[in-house]
Order: sequence, then C-alpha cells, then structure tokens
Amino acid sequence: MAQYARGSAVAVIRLRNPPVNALSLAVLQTLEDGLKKADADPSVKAVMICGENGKFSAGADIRGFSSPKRLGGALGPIVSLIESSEKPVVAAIEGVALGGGLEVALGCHYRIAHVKARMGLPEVTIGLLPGAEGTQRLPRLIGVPAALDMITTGKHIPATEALKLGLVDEIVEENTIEAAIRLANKVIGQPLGPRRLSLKPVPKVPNMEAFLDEALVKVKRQARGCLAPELCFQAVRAATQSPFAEGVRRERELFQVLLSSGQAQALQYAFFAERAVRRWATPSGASWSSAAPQPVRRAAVIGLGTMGQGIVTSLVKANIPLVALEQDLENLNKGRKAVMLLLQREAMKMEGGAQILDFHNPAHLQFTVDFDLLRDVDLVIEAVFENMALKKEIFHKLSKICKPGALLCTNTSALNIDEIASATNRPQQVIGTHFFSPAHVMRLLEIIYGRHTSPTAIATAMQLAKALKKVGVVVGNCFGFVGNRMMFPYVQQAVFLLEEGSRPEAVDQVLEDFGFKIGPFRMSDLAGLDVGWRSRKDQGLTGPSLPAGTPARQRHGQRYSPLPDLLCEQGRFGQKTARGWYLYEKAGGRTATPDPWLHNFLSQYRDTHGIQTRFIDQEEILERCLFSLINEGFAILAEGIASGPEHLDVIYINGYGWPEHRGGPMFYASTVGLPRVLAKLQKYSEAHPDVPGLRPSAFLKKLVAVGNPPLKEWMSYLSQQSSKL
Ligand SMILES: CCCCCCCCCCCCC[C@H](O)CC(=O)SCCNC(=O)CCNC(=O)[C@H](O)C(C)(C)COP(=O)(O)OP(=O)(O)OC[C@H]1O[C@@H](n2cnc3c(N)ncnc32)[C@H](O)[C@@H]1OP(=O)(O)O
Ligand SMILES: NC(=O)c1ccc[n+]([C@@H]2O[C@H](COP(=O)([O-])OP(=O)(O)OC[C@H]3O[C@@H](n4cnc5c(N)ncnc54)[C@H](O)[C@@H]3O)[C@@H](O)[C@H]2O)c1
Repeated sequence: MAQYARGSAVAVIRLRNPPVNALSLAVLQTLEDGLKKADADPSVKAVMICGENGKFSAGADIRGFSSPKRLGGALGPIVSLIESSEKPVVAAIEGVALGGGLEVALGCHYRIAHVKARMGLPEVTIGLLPGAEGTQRLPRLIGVPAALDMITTGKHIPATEALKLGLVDEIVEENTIEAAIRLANKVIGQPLGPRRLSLKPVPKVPNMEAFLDEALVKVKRQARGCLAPELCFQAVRAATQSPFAEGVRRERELFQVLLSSGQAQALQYAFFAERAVRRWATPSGASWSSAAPQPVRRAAVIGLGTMGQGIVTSLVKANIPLVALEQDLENLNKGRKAVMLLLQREAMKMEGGAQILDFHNPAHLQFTVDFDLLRDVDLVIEAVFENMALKKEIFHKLSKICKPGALLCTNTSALNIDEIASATNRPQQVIGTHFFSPAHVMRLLEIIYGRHTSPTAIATAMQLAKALKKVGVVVGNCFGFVGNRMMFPYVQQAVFLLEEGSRPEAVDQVLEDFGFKIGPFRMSDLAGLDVGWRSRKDQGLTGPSLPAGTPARQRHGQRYSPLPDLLCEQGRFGQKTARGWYLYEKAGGRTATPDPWLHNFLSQYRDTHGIQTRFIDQEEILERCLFSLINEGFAILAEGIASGPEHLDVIYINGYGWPEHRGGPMFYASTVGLPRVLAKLQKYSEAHPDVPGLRPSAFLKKLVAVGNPPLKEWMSYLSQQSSKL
C-alpha cells in the first residue's frame, strides 16, 4: 500500500509494501489516489514521495508479472501522472530505488538521495526492460552512454555516482525525508517545464550512429544468447530517434516481446530460486528457521594454492581477520606473493581501495607455517591437495589445536566429509565449504553437511557465504556432492562423442551456442587435465594400480574412455602445458586453436579400437551432454542430497557457467518437457547400454508417469523413505 499524509503545504506519499516496497497493484492504486488527492487539495503546494523503512522501492512486484496486463497498464501512466502534476513532486530516495521504483523517481521533478542509497534499472537481469518509460526518461536526464550502460547491464550505482551523472539533484548524509520536504517547500511556485524529463531533448553525442553501432556489438557479445540486453538497447536507441511518445510506444512493444519470451520467466525463476535456497533444511529436520550461526571473528585458511589464494582474498574483502597457513616457507612465500597480487588488484577495483582492505596489517592477515597460531580462530578452511590421507592428517591436527567451538571446513571437491570428520574429536563441527575457482570471483559456495554436522555449523557456513557475498547452497554428502556429481556424466558424454566421431571444437561450439560461458573441453584445458587424471589414478581407474588385463575402454563393466588419460600421458595438461584438447600460443596461454595433432590422434585411436567414425549432429551433442547431467540431477533429488530442483539450478548458474536465461538445468528440463527428456534418454541408453549415465533415473520416470507436473510440485512425488541420508 502507499500512505498519504498531509501535515503542511507538502503532502507525503509513502510507498509501503515490506520488505522492499515492491510496486504491487495495491501500491500503485494508492499512489495514484494520493496524487489525485494532492492535486485536488488547494492547501497542498508540493508533494514528496518516499518509501517505508529506509527503502524507496525495489520496483515492480516481480511476482505480479504473471498478470502482466494489469501491472503493465498501471505503472507507465502513473509515472506520467506524477510528471504532469502542476505541483512540484520530490522523490526522497533512501536504501534502493530500482526498476519501476527509479522510474517513479524519474517522473518526479526533483530527486534527493541519501548518500548510502543505490539506484538502477535492473530489469535486464530478470529478462525485461524498464517498462514504465524509464528507457525514454533516463537518456534525457543523464545522456545516452550512461543510460545505455545502466539499462543494458542493470548495474546498481551508488548515490555519489548518481549525483555525478545528474541522476539526482542532491545527496544528504542525514535525514533524507526532512531534506526532501525542505527542498519541496523551497521549489514551490518555480516553473516545472524544465523539470519534466519527457519534454527534454536527448543530449547529443558526436556521431551518435557510430557510437550506437559500436555499443550494440558490445551488448550482443556480452549477452550470449540472452534477448533482454539487445532489446534494452533498441528501446534506448528509440529515444535517440523518435519523440518521447513514440519512444514509449516502442518501449511497450519491446517489453511485451520480452515478457512472452520464456527467458524472462527463466530469469525470474532464477531470482526467486536464489532467495529460496537461503531457507535451507536437511532431511533430519534441521533448518534455517531454528539454527543460529556462531560468530566468525577470526578465521584461518590452510593451503595457499589456487583455491586457498582466492579464499583468503574473499575473506579479506569481507573484513574477516585471518591466518593463512602453508606447509613450508617456500610455498608460504609463493602463496603470500600471489595473495598480495590478487588483493592489490581487488583494491584497485574498489573505492577507498587498500585502506578499506587493510591487508598489510598483520592483525588482519597473517601468514605462517605454524599451526599453533590457529588456536584461537573461530573457523578454519582447509584447501590442501585433494588427498584423503593428507586431509585426515590435517583435520586430526586441527581437532587437537583449535579451540573447542571452532568450525572445521574442507574445500574438497568430492571427498567424503564423514571420513574427513572421523579424523577429529568433533565431527559435528566438520563441514564442506566447496568454493569454485577463482574463489574470490565465483559466487557459489556449496555447503556440504555430513552425518554428524550440527545445524549450528550449517548456519555458520551459510552466514559465512553471506558475509563473502556468495550464494550458499546446502547439500548432502556424496561423491562429487551436487555440482561435480552432475558434471561427471556431462563430461563423460563429451568425451564419448569424441570417440564416436566428433571433435572438441564441435562439442564446445554447441554448448557455448546453448549459452555456457565455456564448453567442456576448453573448461578442462583451463582447469588442467592432470587434476582429473590424479583423481582417476587414486580411484584405480588408470595408472599403475589398474589390474593387468583390464579392457582399455571398460571399467567395472561400464564404458570408459581412456582418451583424457592418454593425453595426460603425452604431457598434455591443457593451458598450463600449451597443449590439451586444443593448442595454445604458449604455456599459460588463453587462445585455444583446434589442433591437427589431436584430430589425427583421434582417428588413430578410433582405428586402434575399431570404432566406426560417424557424423554427430548438434542435437545429439546437446541432448547427450545436457540430458545426462539432468538425469543425474533427478537421481540426486531422489536420494535427498538436495532439497529441491532450485538448489541444483542455483548451483549450476553460479558455479558452472550455466546460462541464467535458461533457468538452470532442472528448470530447462521442465521447459523441454520431462516426457521428451525421458524419451531421448531412453533412445540414447538403448544405443549405449553400457553407459549408466544415460539410463533414465527412476524419479524422472515417475514424474513422467504421473503426468509431467510443474517443477514446484516435483518434490511432493518423493516419499520420505527415498532419502539415502
Ligand atoms: C497489454 C499491455 C502490456 C504491455 C506492457 C507494456 C508496459 C509494461 C510496463 C510494466 C511495468 C514495468 C515496471 C518496471 O520497469 C519493471 C520492474 O520494476 S521489474 C523489478 C525490477 N527490480 C528488481 O529487479 C529488483 C530486485 N530486487 C533486488 O535486487 C533485491 O531484492 C534488493 C532490492 C536489492 C534487496 O536485496 P536484499 O536486501 O538482499 O533482499 P532480498 O533480495 O532477499 O529481497 C527481500 C525479499 O524481497 C523480495 N523482492 C525483492 N525485490 C522484489 C521485487 N521487485 N518484487 C517482488 N519481490 C521482491 C525478495 O524475493 C525477498 O523475498 P523472498 O524471496 O526471500 O521471499
Ligand atoms: N582448483 C580448483 O579448481 C578447485 C575447485 C574447487 C575445489 N578444489 C579443491 O581445493 C583443494 C585445493 O585445491 P587447489 O587447486 O588449490 O590445489 P593446489 O595444489 O593449487 O594447492 C594446494 C596447496 O596446499 C598446500 N599444502 C599441501 N599440504 C599442506 C599442509 N600439510 N599444510 C599446509 N599446506 C599444505 C600446498 O603447498 C599447495 O600450495 C583440493 O581439495 C581441491 O580438490 C579445487
């Protein structure tokens, strides 16, 4: 609701819809009523619009887009109504003014903001464009380049930047509402024409067409198949080409296209999924609502390799004092140098930089090889080599040294949390915190509870994720947890496709066209082929422990491809050795070129193993890779490893480069239709009976049998007993 109050010459309209004052139909109705009342009341000389509880408004109520006609009809005309008022209207912006919230403020004649407020038009991030005339007013106010940047990226800008851009007239450090009322009183009687943005011309840019052409190329490159950025661009371009009313018509048309595109639905699903996973629960009944986190005043990171360096950087950025520990001085110095470099780069990106991060102060960041310095930390994150014996040795040591309440976290990618916990005297305080590389950049934190992990430990890890500005997703303990477990069949299919006739560049192209940031082979070259090789050797799948006489392409009666092992045996570890699935310009190079050596190697391999080369089309590549990954997702749900499909989707979007506009793998499956996913898996499974990853999961079959219910109902078809946890 909005609330109307009139105590003086300035009427106050307060947008009120906790927690973020989203503009629902009810809010819009009272806003409209308030404006009309103020207009009709001769004692009212000016109007001030503000929000409730220190927030202006987060924009249109996203849940209302399921009834677009009613919402769509309402907001644009109300913004026009504000602008056309004969009495000055001032927006008092506190907290956030986003999307439709900022569009309301743009309709006002004056905008005053608190110094800590943030503003933006983030519609593009939920698959839309600003649909309440924002694409036409913003360029008129701050110019085309700045408006285009804000609208096509959806970024939030701080009030200080908004002031520099001319988006707000004033910023204040004290009471914004009082300042806005003062401003409203001051401007009573002043001409409003120059304050009406719809009447202003769009400021000229030298060679506008060339500027726009170049901007479009950039927008398209960054969009990777997502429609909204390009349509946002088109709406802004309309502002440069047509009068205001015409531009508004174009904006509405484009908004309608996006609303019915399916991508908007996927992105809005992803928005709410990310928030839903914060309300974690485990099959044993522990949950976010009853568990309280412990404070983390001081932390420690063990191992300063690839992951440890990023984790330390993340903790420093979150202002958590910490100790960083290595096994010896040589590795410590190497790690320290790398961490300092990362922190310097991060500081350069931040306003206030190095002073804010304060990483030169040993009270904030201390490097050591001495485990004794870990006595008083509240939380330890272990990031040493992926080796069970080493991890157990470290955890045993930690349980002897660390204070009783300290939480012991492991960054293992796949190992058994319970086995690691068994080396300690406090298994209830052992938990997996699986960061993704680069750890200071990637948003995902997979949080893995073991058999004995306490609800407090889970709550503390979730709180840590929040402090690090990451998305924490709580999952159960199994080999590879959720993300990597679903990744195994996907990568396996990609390699099988090479055996059967495809090439790395063909497979990568199909998956990158689908929207993945990077295809499986380029990803494998980036991560290093040796990582998986070591793990397969540890599992006895290759290397000296492989029993003599094991068939080259079979393990435990299932199909196995030795191709990645053979590449490693040739010293082809990917980017680090300048050779892997592709060729690179130098060791550590980033430019992947298809490698004739590899093509030749693949043909010889097929000849050796009597594999008939066949042409594999894009559809088969996509379906075998994606549907096997999705199939594993259904198995994970059935086992109770994750509490819902949203968890899997949030993991894939934030940790594995899954295109957000496709909503995550499980949402994607729901859009393809489960009967189709099942039919395809059945077809591929019949063709490859020795590949368990293609055998449809029982849960998928059940969902199809009960009539392909909507995603939000899937979990209701699982019986309690099916959970293996
Ligand atoms: C026939 C005619 C048709 C023609 C059509 C033509 C024209 C149509 C015109 C339509 C009008 C368009 C208007 C406008 O341009 C469109 C919009 O405004 S879309 C919304 C844009 N805003 C956003 O995307 C902001 C989203 N929110 C956030 O980024 C964050 O929530 C936040 C505001 C920065 C706050 O962050 P936090 O403090 O971390 O808090 P949470 O994120 O956890 O949020 C708390 C709680 O609030 C819920 N929520 C947040 N924003 C919204 C919202 N806009 N609508 C609904 N709900 C929202 C969030 O989900 C949390 O709740 P929970 O999920 O946990 O229950
Ligand atoms: N690299 C990735 O992409 C990635 C992603 C997620 C998780 N992980 C996991 O993170 C962990 C670390 O991986 P990484 O890639 O950073 O490895 P890495 O080889 O780059 O670094 C490991 C570091 O641990 C140090 N170390 C070894 N023994 C130690 C000891 N006893 N005490 C202190 N330090 C010791 C080593 O000196 C080395 O610097 C592994 O469990 C891995 O599976 C890796």
